[in-house]
Amino acid sequence: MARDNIAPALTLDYSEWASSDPQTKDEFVKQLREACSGLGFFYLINTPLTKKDSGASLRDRVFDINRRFFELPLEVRQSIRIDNSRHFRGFTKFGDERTRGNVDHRDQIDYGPEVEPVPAELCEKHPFLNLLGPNQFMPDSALEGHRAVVLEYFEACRRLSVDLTTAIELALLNKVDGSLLRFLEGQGGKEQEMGRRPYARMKTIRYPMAARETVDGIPRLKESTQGVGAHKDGMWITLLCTSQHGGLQVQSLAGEWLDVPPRPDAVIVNFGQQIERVSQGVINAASHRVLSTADSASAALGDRLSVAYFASPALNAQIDPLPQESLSREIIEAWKKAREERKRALGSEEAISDVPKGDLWGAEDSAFGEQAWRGITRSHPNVVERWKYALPV
Ligand SMILES: O=C(O)CCC(=O)C(=O)O
Ligand SMILES: [Fe+2]
Repeated sequence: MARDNIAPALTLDYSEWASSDPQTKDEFVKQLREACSGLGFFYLINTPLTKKDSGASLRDRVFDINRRFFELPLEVRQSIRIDNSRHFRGFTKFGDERTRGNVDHRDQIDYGPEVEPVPAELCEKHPFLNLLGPNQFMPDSALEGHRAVVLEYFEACRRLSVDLTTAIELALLNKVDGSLLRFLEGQGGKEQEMGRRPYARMKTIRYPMAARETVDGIPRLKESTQGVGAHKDGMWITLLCTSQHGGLQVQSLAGEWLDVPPRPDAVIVNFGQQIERVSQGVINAASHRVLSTADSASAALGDRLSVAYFASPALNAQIDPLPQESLSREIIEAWKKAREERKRALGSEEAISDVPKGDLWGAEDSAFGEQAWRGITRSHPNVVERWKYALPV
């Protein structure tokens, strides 16, 4: 594939942010500011996920779980099917997921924070609080380490996303006062009504090779190359690790699809729609997709695997845009420059995207949970039906 089909992306070094030297830290923040003004994603190296202390990294271990899960027979995997769970956790089989009405050629397990369910009286008032509760894991006898490794990876991602949010605050704002972190931790918003309800989602995903005619006995749509269709992540920031397959693409502001090459040493960080909203659009949520094509390079590698952790605002948070005067001069300048360049190149200030702007932005004065509920009930109608949830209006 031609070199100029590769998406421009910065590589940031997390060890600079973790450094005790203020100048090194500052350098990281400067680069992050630049990344915030780009297409909406960057590579991050030297994180706790990829560190190899003694043998396999946490990323390697979670990929091993992902691979071994999909080696189990379908009926064994179905023992943790997602519609067993009123909290929308568990396995979705091949062909059961859609993006904008079209079938995604992938299957996956969904996870969230491992917590007690919220009392029924509160869930009756705010159905989205049903999103909180326990996960489904395979017993160790069927998939050794499933629970332990996934929970360890989930927690490492949670910490990393909190830490990155502090760095984003420095990159974005005049003054660092925890005003971004409060969205994740649930201070303020609808805290009085429902308490602080921190949240996140994670998926361990498989994209079966496109050369296969059926997966688990379910036919592939021959004419479709949709691994996952064009979308912007609905939450805060996403930490994505992929196997060595191509297929991930991001859309340029001119609407062109560009490749995001896999990197075993890096985590891909995507900005989501809620941080886009909070930053008044200064940060662009990356419009992206995964192609599942039958090229020979991919076929030699077998099924594509990925693990995505979606850091999220708390369910009780209210996603109000920050006042413009709180944004730093540097970030506004960088944003204006990008806008001018776009105007020169495209004759328009608006980015061209296959995903409508504000796809998952909430109404004013609503809790973020309303949006999370809208998104998830749309993706998993089988869970809605099984648990007789009323669909949001
Ligand atoms: O699997 C990937 O590389 C990307 C997955 C993704 O974009 C998503 O699940 O939101
Ligand atoms: Fe995504």
